[in-house]
Amino acid sequence: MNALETHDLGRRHGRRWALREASVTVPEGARAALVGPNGAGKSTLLNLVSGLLEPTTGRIEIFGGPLEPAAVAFVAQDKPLYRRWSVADLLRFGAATNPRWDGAAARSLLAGHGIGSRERVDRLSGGRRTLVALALAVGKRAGLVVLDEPLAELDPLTRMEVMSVVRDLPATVLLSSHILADLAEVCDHLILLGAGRVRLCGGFGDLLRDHPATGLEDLVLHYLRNPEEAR
Ligand SMILES: Nc1ncnc2c1ncn2[C@@H]1O[C@H](COP(=O)(O)OP(=O)(O)OP(=O)(O)O)[C@@H](O)[C@H]1O
Repeated sequence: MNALETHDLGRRHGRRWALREASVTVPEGARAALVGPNGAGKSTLLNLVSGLLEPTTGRIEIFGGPLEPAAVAFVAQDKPLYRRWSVADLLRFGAATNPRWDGAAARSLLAGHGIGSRERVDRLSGGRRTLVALALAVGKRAGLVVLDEPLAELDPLTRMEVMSVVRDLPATVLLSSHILADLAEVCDHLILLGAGRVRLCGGFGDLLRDHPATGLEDLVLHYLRNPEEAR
């Protein structure tokens, strides 16, 4: 089954299309990398899939059904957790607002990374705030976890820490980033956007079989330089 399917999805702001005729699939269990130049429409696609934006055209299916907020956890680019709250406050909030809440799994992820429940969220580094957001996604038992540039502004070791959590999440993952080397380590599926349109979508293995590229970075750079070759 596919965790995500979009059909001719589009979003217009005024007269300008941020995303147009976007049909993508992400199989259940995939680690899907969403890449593309600045302004390509990545955040727009992620916000639509998370239900934070209404589509202008098209539709979204999550695990074969309509978009269901409980099935999707969104980790936004600016990680807008309630900053004055402690980690324990966030866990209580998660328990109160999610009927399927798994507090033990969330606490175990936090403990594994040395994040105490008394710590205040606004005093955590960006990387640790991302880990807290991922722990909340695990607690929510979301089937699809969507991350908008989780690696931006993180140092290399923290990026590795975040990506190792992403690799092990018990969910399908869709994440955007410009850091292709980190994506190549963990991801197995690629969605490439350019100028608001889907240029490529598929499993790495299939995409690389059809192309002489040596890896994800090579493949993405090729299509960014030669957009007319993509569909
Ligand atoms: N609320 C909005 N109003 C008007 N235009 C918007 C709005 N949101 C996005 N856009 C435009 O839609 C296009 C796609 O934006 P989006 O943020 O989805 O791109 P992106 O691929 O995430 O870019 P980046 O890598 O820089 O974060 C851009 O041209 C952007 O200026």
